[in-house]
Amino acid sequence: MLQAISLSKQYQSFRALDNLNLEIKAGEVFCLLGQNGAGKTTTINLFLGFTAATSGKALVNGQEVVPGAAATRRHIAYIPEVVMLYEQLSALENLDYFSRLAGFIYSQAQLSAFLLRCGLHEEAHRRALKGFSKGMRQKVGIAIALAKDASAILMDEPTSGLDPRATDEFTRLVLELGRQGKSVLMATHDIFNAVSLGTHIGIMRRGQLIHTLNASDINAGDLQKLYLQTI
Ligand SMILES: Nc1ncnc2c1ncn2[C@@H]1O[C@H](COP(=O)(O)OP(=O)(O)OP(=O)(O)O)[C@@H](O)[C@H]1O
Repeated sequence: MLQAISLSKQYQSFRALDNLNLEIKAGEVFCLLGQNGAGKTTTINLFLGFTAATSGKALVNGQEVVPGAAATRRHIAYIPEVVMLYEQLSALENLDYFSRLAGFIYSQAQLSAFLLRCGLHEEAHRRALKGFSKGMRQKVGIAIALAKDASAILMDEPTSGLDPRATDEFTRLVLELGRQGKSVLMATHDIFNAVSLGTHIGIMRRGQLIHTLNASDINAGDLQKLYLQTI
């Protein structure tokens, strides 16, 4: 579970995140919308412990995030906009390496099974990552998250630049993560995608979370209207 309690981040005189209160339970996919600079990445960075909160708390499974400390990091996986892994290593080698770092040793068959579950075809498993598309890299990134047994997955603009087919595959994969009981927090500009894969949607403006909605209560057209009125 992910929780933000009065979470704020100040850069000199600029308030990048202002008193964020948020809860993402197991099985929930929370899509955070907002213009450039609204505070989405700052929120993700605070949960990852990449930066320290000015006030308030970010909690992972009830434990406060402390920058640099490993306690909450092991429950979390991060899928950035472009998943950067070891380019010379194959998908299997990358997955094996990162699983070992997280304390898990899997057989080749188990590693392959994670990649297949994430939709990476078998012929790609032994290929070096340097030739992978953005969508293929995301599949490896999500396989790493599954292999690490992360209960929370944070994603920053994961669908930007994906073609419609890769976006569709990605959507199915995220829905599956939700069914498996993961808590997913995703920063996105894609309103249509937020409605199709989110269970909850938040709209941010200038560091504040202005609206929180159940995705089942709104369609893409109405969400777009609300978004444009809000920002
Ligand atoms: N290290 C920093 N020092 C000063 N200001 C920062 C720093 N990091 C972020 N900011 C500012 O905080 C604000 C929020 O940035 P953030 O990256 O969270 O926005 P975002 O919603 O993720 O935007 P985008 O959609 O462009 O990724 C921005 O105005 C940004 O310039």
